[in-house]
Amino acid sequence: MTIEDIMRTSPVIPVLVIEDAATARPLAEALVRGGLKVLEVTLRTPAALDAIAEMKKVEGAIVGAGTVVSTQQFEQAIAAGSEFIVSPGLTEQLAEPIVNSQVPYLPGVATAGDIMRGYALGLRHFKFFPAETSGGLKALKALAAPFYEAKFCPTGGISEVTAPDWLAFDPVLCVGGSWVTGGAVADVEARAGAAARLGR
Ligand SMILES: O=C(O)C(=O)C[C@H](O)[C@H](O)COP(=O)(O)O
Repeated sequence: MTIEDIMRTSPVIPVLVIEDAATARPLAEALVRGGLKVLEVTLRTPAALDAIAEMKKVEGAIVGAGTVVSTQQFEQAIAAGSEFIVSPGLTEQLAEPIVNSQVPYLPGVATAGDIMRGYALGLRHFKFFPAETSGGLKALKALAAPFYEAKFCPTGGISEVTAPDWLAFDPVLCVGGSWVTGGAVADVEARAGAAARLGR
């Protein structure tokens, strides 16, 4: 799968912070049942790598690592079975080995300079982060005009209320957010279902 295939799989990528790896598999099952197959597990907790390995056991799940900020984390994420890599920003130091590995990669950008550094590495798919505080949809529209080949997954401050506006902008293939798993665990499948229908 390419990063574009992954971004086109569902309109919302749930951004997950897993404190206990034992909760990972049932959570992934609920998200996939609801219709969200692409799952981003942030490497912000000690349980994250084990959570990725657990979620990979769920049929249909496409599991990636988020908050990857070092080559060491990239290597650990791949060893745990990550199928794609997301980072909050873009540096040559981290992006080069990931691009060379051909693992689907979604680096964060917030400025024209960020996107230009990504272009120089052959990248055309970016996370727009942090989306709302970087100027929101208005800022992304202005940025996307010169970079007409670029595709985006805005993340940061997006909710089920604002997601449809982002998804209506053509270069936006999907959005990321933590709202799907923000409430009660029992509600995750229904929230995922509602998220999966956004932009359709
Ligand atoms: O760690 C990363 O690399 C991130 O993706 C940052 C945050 O997890 C997202 O910004 C989620 O943002 P909210 O939906 O606003 O909670």
